[in-house]
Amino acid sequence: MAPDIATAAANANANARQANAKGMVAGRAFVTFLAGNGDYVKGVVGLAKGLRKVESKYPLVVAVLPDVPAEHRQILISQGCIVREIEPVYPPANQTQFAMAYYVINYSKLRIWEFVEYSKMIYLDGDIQVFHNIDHLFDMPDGYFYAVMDCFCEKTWSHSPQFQIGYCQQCPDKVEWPTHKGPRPPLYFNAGMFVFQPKLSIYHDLLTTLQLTTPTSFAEQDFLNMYFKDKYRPIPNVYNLVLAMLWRHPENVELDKVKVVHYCAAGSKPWRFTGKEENMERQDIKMLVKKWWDIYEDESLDYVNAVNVENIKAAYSEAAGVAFVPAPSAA
Ligand SMILES: O=c1ccn([C@@H]2O[C@H](COP(=O)(O)OP(=O)(O)O)[C@@H](O)[C@H]2O)c(=O)[nH]1
Ligand SMILES: OC[C@H]1O[C@H](O[C@@H]2[C@@H](O)[C@H](O)[C@@H](O)[C@H](O)[C@@H]2O)[C@H](O)[C@@H](O)[C@H]1O
Ligand SMILES: [Mn+2]
Repeated sequence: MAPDIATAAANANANARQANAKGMVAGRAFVTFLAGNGDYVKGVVGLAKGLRKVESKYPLVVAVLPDVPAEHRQILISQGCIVREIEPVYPPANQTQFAMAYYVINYSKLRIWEFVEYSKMIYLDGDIQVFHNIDHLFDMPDGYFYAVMDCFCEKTWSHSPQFQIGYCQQCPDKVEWPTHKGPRPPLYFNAGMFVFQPKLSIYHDLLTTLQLTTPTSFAEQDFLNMYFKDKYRPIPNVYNLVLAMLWRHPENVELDKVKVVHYCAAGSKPWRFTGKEENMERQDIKMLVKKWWDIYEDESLDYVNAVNVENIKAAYSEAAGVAFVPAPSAA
């Protein structure tokens, strides 16, 4: 049974104190986005547990739209998340057909630039899992927007000139960008994961600029690519494996080195995985989905258990006057 809100909030404060004791740098946090009363909350719980498993020093903030029910918010608080309600952000009214109809809600992600109590944040979609610690990304030089390059080969890109030409930035020499089409398009990132610095002046300029910008297929991802075109710095694919890379650009993937997996291919959301869609029968996909479930179902990673273990270790050390050393069998 999840603890009541007061207990969970007290736990969250204990967690923050503990993190500070671990020497975390103030003002850093991971942040994700949750909308609706559906099953994406499972993705966010999995992400919270994954970050705990890799012993990240930083908390996970969840920006929730008003339609996220109290019960889901309590689940997130009981998993040690910091829940922040945000108002939706809508693009200017337009007849654009988004690649996925629900992408229109993704513009609300832009609210995270208002979280200025944090000096630097790493945004992660709720359908992402972190399998190796990536805290070091917080130490990259300020002033840039870091993210992984996307791939244009899935049919979700069929509307684009890149797709029609057969050009992809993941293999720019395979099919050259035709010079008669003008300059090669700037590098384009996947907006499921990025390192950024919240700032009110940028936040207000983002919202103002959005109202003057015609919406396009990939909604806020296209908008963020346009807005941060000069600040964008690509980081290696290991920090956001867009699953389609496994069958579109296997030469660019070393699965055993991947730190972050993005379950964005059609049919790949682990919490609703059926294995029936195209490419979902692949062994590597099934292995990655199982890895997600292993974390999601690991009760030792639940916040209340994890904090209790930490508290027991601290209490033991205090009482025994020595550092806690697990019994050999438990090592
Ligand atoms: O019903 C929804 C749809 C999306 N999202 C959030 O919006 C993000 C972007 O959507 P999605 O990951 O499905 O897009 P994809 O990366 O698959 O294109 C998700 O990861 C969630 O964090 C959500 O909370 N509820
Ligand atoms: O709202 C637009 C979305 O655009 C991106 O998803 C796409 C993109 O990755 C394509 O390249 C893939 O082909 C496609 O499958 C995938 O859904 C982001 O992951 C998501 O967070 C969100 O910004
Ligand atoms: Mn996603």
